Amino acid sequence: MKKFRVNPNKRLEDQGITGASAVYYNLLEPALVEAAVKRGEGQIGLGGAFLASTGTHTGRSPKDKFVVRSDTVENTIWWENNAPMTPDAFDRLYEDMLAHVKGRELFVQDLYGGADPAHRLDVRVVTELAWHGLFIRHMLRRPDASELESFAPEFTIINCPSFKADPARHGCRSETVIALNFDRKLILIANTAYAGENKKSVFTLLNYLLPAKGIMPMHCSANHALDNPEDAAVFFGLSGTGKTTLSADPSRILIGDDEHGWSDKGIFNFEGGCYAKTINLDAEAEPEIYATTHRFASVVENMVFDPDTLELDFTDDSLTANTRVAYPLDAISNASDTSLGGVPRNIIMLTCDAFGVLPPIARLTPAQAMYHFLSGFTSKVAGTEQGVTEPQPTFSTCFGAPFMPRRPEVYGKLLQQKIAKFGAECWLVNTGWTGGAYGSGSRMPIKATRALLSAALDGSLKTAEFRRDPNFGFDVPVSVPGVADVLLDPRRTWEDPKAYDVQAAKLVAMFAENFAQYVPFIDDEVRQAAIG
Ligand SMILES: Nc1ncnc2c1ncn2[C@@H]1O[C@H](COP(=O)(O)OP(=O)(O)O)[C@@H](O)[C@H]1O
Ligand SMILES: C=C(OP(=O)(O)O)C(=O)O
Ligand SMILES: [Mn+2]
Repeated sequence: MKKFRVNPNKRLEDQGITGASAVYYNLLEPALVEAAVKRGEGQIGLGGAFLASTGTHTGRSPKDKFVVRSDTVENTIWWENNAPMTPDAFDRLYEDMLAHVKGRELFVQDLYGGADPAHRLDVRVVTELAWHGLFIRHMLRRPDASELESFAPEFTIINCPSFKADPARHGCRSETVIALNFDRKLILIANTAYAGENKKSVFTLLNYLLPAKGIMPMHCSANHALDNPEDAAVFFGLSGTGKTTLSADPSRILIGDDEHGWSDKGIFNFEGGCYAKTINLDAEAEPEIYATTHRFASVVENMVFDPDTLELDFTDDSLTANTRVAYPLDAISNASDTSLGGVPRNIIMLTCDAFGVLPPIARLTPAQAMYHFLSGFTSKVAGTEQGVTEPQPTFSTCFGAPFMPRRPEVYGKLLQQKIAKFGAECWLVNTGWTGGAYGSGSRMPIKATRALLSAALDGSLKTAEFRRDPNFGFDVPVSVPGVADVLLDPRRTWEDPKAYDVQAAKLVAMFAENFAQYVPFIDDEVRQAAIG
């Protein structure tokens, strides 16, 4: 007997969305590809991937993201980091978007955010674009047909790229808007077709909801040892620091590449797919990710291709440096089939230091880990945010400030408690510049980063000889097999060591200045670990 692919009591009309010319519920991948092609949203590429381009918005628009300010969230949202919108402005936006979608086709995907059934969020994603439905179906977790019949969405996202917001009427900044309303349990996205907004919206929701349940939400990738899910590692990092690249390690099992939760049972992926950058992707260095760009129904975003041969150009950044491919986790042969792991034995904090000051790896005490987690020093790389065209040093607290609705110390305290309870080893890894700052030095060789991570994760690095870094006070290994000794001492990689000292002193001062905001919220141990 054919099963319904939607809960008959939860059709869009029940949610107040009426007048669409057609509503397609929970189409499978082939039907979504077909619909996207038929609607002229893009075309099929080699191997059956769907090739989409997003026009003016090829990265996230963090400045256009808003949270509706009301009594219920007044004391829980970090307003200095989340732009407020009034409930009335949101309601007008909602009403205008509902009027706009009348007569249009809509695609509905009912999905889970969270691989642990005890902590997952049931989200309904309503999209104007069929390929956005395909994208989010890859990225989140797909209920089976029987689960769909009783699926009750807790939050709904409505994403309508053809709708232009009006700042005067909708209380936003431009025609583009991403508005979160925790009272109405609704997210509205307009005037951007960048697919990443969909997944990062769900992440923002979970970052709000899970701390209330004692779960630490993390902007990190994760993997575990072959044959041992209890030997898990997480890799925190802002966009471009290497979460996706470094978690896809052929000698380990991939749990996920971007968003995870840490409960007392262990870690769980929020998602069911990956969203990898394809710029300069090397088929030999990353064969599995490369293969997904030629896989049926993968979503290839903003890549330039030859119109005659459909050959993808991995080096072409003329649309954006943020070219992407989205695919379900099972496209990767060494991916976990549960998306779960034990409590992390190793916590890696990835930073992309464009100043070329930080060492390629350092061991952190729990207090130092807290200091670096709250600081979140890194560089924004070209492309993932609108307007960023070269590495831009930044302090992005929790290694993901744009996605954190609560105050940083909420996440900091949770992480601190979990590290104290379970005793993870913590490491800071610089995947950014060596031999000088951006412009004179070069990006850290991936091979070296991988060798250092292998040594950290297999436990061999613990017994290495360490030196104390004079600027930051953490311990840095002196020698690691497979890595040139000189690379481990950034000062020696600079042509002019004095220039290194000047740059290091500047960076220390930047850290100290930035950290002042957290001093009232930390304990003595972290205060002692603070530098400067
Ligand atoms: N040492 C390094 N470690 C990790 N990534 C590196 C390194 N050097 C260069 N890269 C490049 O930096 C980018 C990291 O991006 P990605 O793994 O997608 O990061 P994230 O998932 O954190 O956004 C990739 O394009 C990768 O090839
Ligand atoms: C999708 C994103 O994440 P990341 O670059 O970390 O993969 C993003 O920041 O838009
Ligand atoms: Mn990534």
